[in-house]
Amino acid sequence: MIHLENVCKEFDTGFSLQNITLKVSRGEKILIFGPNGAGKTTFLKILACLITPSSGTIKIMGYPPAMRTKLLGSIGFAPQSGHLYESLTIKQNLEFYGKMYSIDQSELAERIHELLVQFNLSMKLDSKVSQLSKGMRQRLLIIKALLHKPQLLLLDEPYSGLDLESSEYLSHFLDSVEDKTMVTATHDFNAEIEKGQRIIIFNQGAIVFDEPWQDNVATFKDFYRWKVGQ
Ligand SMILES: Nc1ncnc2c1ncn2[C@@H]1O[C@H](COP(=O)(O)OP(=O)(O)OP(=O)(O)O)[C@@H](O)[C@H]1O
Repeated sequence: MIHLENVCKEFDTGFSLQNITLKVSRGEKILIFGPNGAGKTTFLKILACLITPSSGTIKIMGYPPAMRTKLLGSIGFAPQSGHLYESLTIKQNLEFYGKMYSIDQSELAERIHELLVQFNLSMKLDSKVSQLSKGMRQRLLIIKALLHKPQLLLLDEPYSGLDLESSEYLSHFLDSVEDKTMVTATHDFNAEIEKGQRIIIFNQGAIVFDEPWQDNVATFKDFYRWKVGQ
């Protein structure tokens, strides 16, 4: 599904993502951890074909990112913020993105309804994005990422800003998703790790750990601290 070899990304600020090499199989669910500024978002944006690496080789579903038009219908990216039209309503935003993904009109209406009910946002259908709370925006970004039923779901701190109920709902929802490959960047140590779960830790632009977590889940936080020197 994903194959990266020696991928680097240098910014003029001095940060660089260094020699990222990994493979992700279809259906894998991966959690990405790392301190602020470690490169998690940059990594996700590279997978979402939103950033071009400075060097290295990438294949996503068999295609290089240069063929992003072939890939975009299969990738859903929920960023930390942005990517929404503030002066448009939820309905208008989702209709816009639905058209962009060429979803049939009647299917789109049904899909929007279904996702808004699932994520408890139906009552805000006609509210402008600018009037939504942070948690509601977060849920809308996830709905937007799911709208076109992508095979690859990329989530950048999806739990940030969610209240307990929304957070528990999202966690159950993501656990129940079986047909997608998921890569989730998070700072939430408690809620999500399961034994056997593949975890990648970034530190200063490099991958410092990439393995299934086989130990006791409670020990992960200490292991993480040791790995990133915090
Ligand atoms: N467009 C850009 N131009 C220049 N530097 C950038 C750009 N985007 C990110 N950076 C820098 O790259 C580094 C990694 O940022 P990134 O957002 O990937 O980190 P992160 O691990 O997602 O952090 P956080 O946990 O705070 O979200 C940071 O030093 C950031 O300032």
